[in-house]
Amino acid sequence: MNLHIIRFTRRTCLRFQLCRRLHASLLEANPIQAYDARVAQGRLENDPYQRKILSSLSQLHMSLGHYVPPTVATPDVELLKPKTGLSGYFLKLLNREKSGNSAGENSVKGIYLYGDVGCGKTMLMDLFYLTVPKHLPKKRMHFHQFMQNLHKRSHQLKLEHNHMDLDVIPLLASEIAQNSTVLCFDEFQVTDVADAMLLRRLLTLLLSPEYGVILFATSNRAPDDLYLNGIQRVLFIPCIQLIKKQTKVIYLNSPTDYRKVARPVLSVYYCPKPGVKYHSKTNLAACRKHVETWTNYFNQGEGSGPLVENDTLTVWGRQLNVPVSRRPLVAQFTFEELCGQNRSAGDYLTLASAYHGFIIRDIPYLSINVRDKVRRFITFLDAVYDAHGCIATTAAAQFKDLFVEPEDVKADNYQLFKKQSDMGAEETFEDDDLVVKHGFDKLVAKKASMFVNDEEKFAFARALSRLTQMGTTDWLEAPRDLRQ
Ligand SMILES: Nc1ncnc2c1ncn2[C@@H]1O[C@H](COP(=O)(O)OP(=O)(O)OP(=O)(O)O)[C@@H](O)[C@H]1O
Repeated sequence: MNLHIIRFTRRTCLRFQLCRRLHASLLEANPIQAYDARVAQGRLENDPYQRKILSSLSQLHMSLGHYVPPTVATPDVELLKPKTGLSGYFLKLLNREKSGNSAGENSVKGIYLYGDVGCGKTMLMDLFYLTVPKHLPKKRMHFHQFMQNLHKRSHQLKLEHNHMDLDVIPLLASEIAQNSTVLCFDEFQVTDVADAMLLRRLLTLLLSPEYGVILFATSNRAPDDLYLNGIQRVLFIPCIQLIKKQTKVIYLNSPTDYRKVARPVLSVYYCPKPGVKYHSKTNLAACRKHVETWTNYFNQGEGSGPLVENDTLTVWGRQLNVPVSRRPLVAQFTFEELCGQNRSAGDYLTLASAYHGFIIRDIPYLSINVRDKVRRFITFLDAVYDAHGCIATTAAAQFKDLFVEPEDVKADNYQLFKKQSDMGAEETFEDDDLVVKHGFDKLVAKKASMFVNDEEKFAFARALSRLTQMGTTDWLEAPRDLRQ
């Protein structure tokens, strides 16, 4: 194993230097040239579907070359205090919305890129982001993270101005526009009504000519499918129309899920061999060895040292306990410690930014009965994936077999009574959206059916696809800043 580690470290170093050089050269290029460079380096395959989209990216790059963003003033706080229910500032804005946005449109339209999982949307957005002309301030964020920051800042602003009813959205919009003319969101999605209403107002301001922000978003959904079946969706429709008006909507219809393309898989996910009981001495010893091996692997390089017990992180003023860790390299949790309690997306985002490697121990069989834990695990995985973090796990079974019917799980949650009885039942999932629209296996669609909500079903299927990618040598070896 030691040799293995040394080989990884050297290769990682070389690749890191190569990436730095590539990064520097891409700053001057347009997205087509940047793509060509990566193909020539052997880092990307030449994908004809992605190529078709590159010309739109390069057109936007060219328009941005001449773009002079407006000077954005900070709104007068007095105007944002509610006198008539809605702030005067926002009333003006609503009138503009009603009158069909007569105040004009932004001369440069952004891009809304949507398509199936793993087909390269994020990669294309990152290429574009690297090539944004230098005179324009830019920001690239995961959408979850953006919404978290928004809620946090909104709370701070109310405290700062000592007015809890202050209409903070114009202030938020001015801060965003002053700091970033080009705003890139990875995985744009809207799942709850509060976010939907906030976004509608915020984007109306940001994408107006007065604020001049250019939006680049990736999503798994077409704009018309955003927040589908959501509460008070009708109020969100103007936001969809606005996105369609202020961005070029592009569908990336590449049939390749690059995460599924065979690559050597490392054994980051451990589970017992068939017939071996999870709590047997042999298996527990093997689990300990696995945890030790991967802890040592992650705990290398700058910052490495002895592990600390019960370190704490602060999330929104609360303390989050990390049972075993070495900052910023590795953190260790049991599944129960990580997902068994009521944790928020903010907790998982904080963890993902504080540590690079995670060891999640003792993942039991999971069923509809512990849907909340599965939800939290998905949120955690999304956060780690987006931060380009790594995970190693010990579990009752391989991820593809871990999600089962509740009646098949024994009381200890680590053994099954029998093999799944309804082997053929996934046939009924032939017409499922996950299969027809997104190309997932019927078995994945069947397992995702533990969720009622479409967005959650999709997030589950995507998490399985991401776990596959996070178990590859490519993922483990890639420098962490590759996606930033
Ligand atoms: N042309 C390509 N050649 C090789 N690898 C690629 C290519 N396009 C994308 N990839 C790789 O495939 C993986 C998935 O791509 P990416 O994350 O961009 O997909 P995505 O469409 O954003 O997926 P999701 O919707 O799940 O977020 C990444 O590791 C990416 O670097």
